[in-house]
Amino acid sequence: MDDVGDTFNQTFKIERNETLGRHVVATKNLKAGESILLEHPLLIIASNNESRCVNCFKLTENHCKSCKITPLCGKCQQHNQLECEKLSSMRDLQTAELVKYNETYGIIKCLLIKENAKTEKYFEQFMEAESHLEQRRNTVIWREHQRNIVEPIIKSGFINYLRFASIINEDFLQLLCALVDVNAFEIRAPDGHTMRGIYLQGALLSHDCTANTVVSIDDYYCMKIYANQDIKCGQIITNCYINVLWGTEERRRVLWESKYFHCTCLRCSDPTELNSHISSLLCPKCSKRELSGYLVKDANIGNYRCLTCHYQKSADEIDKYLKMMEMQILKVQGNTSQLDEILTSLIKRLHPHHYLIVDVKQNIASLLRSIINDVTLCPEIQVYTRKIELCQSILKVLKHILPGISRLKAITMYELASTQAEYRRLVYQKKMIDKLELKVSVVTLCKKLNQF
Ligand SMILES: C[S@@+](CC[C@H](N)C(=O)[O-])C[C@H]1O[C@@H](n2cnc3c(N)ncnc32)[C@H](O)[C@@H]1O
Repeated sequence: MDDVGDTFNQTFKIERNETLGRHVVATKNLKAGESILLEHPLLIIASNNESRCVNCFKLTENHCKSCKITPLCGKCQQHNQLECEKLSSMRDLQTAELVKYNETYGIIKCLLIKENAKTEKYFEQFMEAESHLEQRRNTVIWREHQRNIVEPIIKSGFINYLRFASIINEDFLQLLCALVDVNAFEIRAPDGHTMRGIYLQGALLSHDCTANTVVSIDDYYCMKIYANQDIKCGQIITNCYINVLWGTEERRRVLWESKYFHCTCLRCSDPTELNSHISSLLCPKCSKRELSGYLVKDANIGNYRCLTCHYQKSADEIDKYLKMMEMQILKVQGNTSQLDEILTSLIKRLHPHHYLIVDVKQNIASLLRSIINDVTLCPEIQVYTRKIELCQSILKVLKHILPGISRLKAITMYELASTQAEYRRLVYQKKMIDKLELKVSVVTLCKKLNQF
């Protein structure tokens, strides 16, 4: 943590405007795949009220034997010595109050970063980030943090031991909670659950639903940001804060509720979502006349409207239907035949690229993967061809919403290519093709992969 920022110098500069606040602009032409930033986290915080060892990040109920506050699993013996000594020196600290509320530890850790003269500068940088404190005042999240973080910290007496105790009050602690909520990146814990990481420079990137970077975080929690397409000098460098496979309604709702802004990017402003039609429905009027029109949400009239015949359908009715189908999908997630039934019914009403259809296809593809990977099952050829078909149709949607290099596209392409290779091996084994045909099909497969 002594050296958190490892910027690839001269790739970007920080600018500020009314809409985005601080944001990042390229200071030179960047090529697709080029690294923009390499950064270590200032802080990693457990999520979902979990308690995680500060060394290995495994779930633990144990705490450091010396300071009694820092979560430390039985196997890990030590943590930051300065912090341990500082906490241990707090004679009348009500440790039970802090240990009872797991979420207090992340904020205690922030305050310890300020307390340490060596790391204080990072805390000051963190304080410059956007918090939306006033928008959060007295909201549900504010009250939750008040109960689970702010009050226990104050009650424990922790603040009295800090050299800057005089500036800390309830609002200051709420500010720290808000800074974490608005700026943290979701990262993966060793058990696959989520945790939150604070990356001071990475957090400067503004959001775009079709971002021009990819963010990857390695096993040591080092963040690497690289260009997913060519970026011109002067262009804003963006990151996508949310799941690209959500429709516009959901993306905008989550961004508003968690990051407090209305996204107006190209994808959000286009009812066809960059021609992906990921939120479009089949028009019941047009399809009867074999015109194949699509219903898209018309922000001005608040209804869904057909792009071909202008037939309108109430947004309420459609939203209720989509919610209901979403619940049904959740209920049958591990069952291929029930998912297939849902898919058949969705196909009759939704655009083939609709996010619910993609979701069901991803679910089925993942179940088929488990069957293919289980050597004891000896799956039929149809299992392979089905999975290939599913991956190909998912890729078609991804090409619209993820134009550059992307992890999701790469994973789907890997799934496709490995299944195609396995499929060819199987048909060769069954003597359905000869050596020459096998060779030709492998060459064709490589060519097709290069087209993506
Ligand atoms: C992770 S921070 C990004 C850095 C921030 N602008 C700053 O000055 O600290 C996220 C916040 O930036 C702003 N922001 C990011 N992307 C935006 C966008 N596309 N439109 C409007 N505001 C955006 C919002 O205030 C959001 O809560």
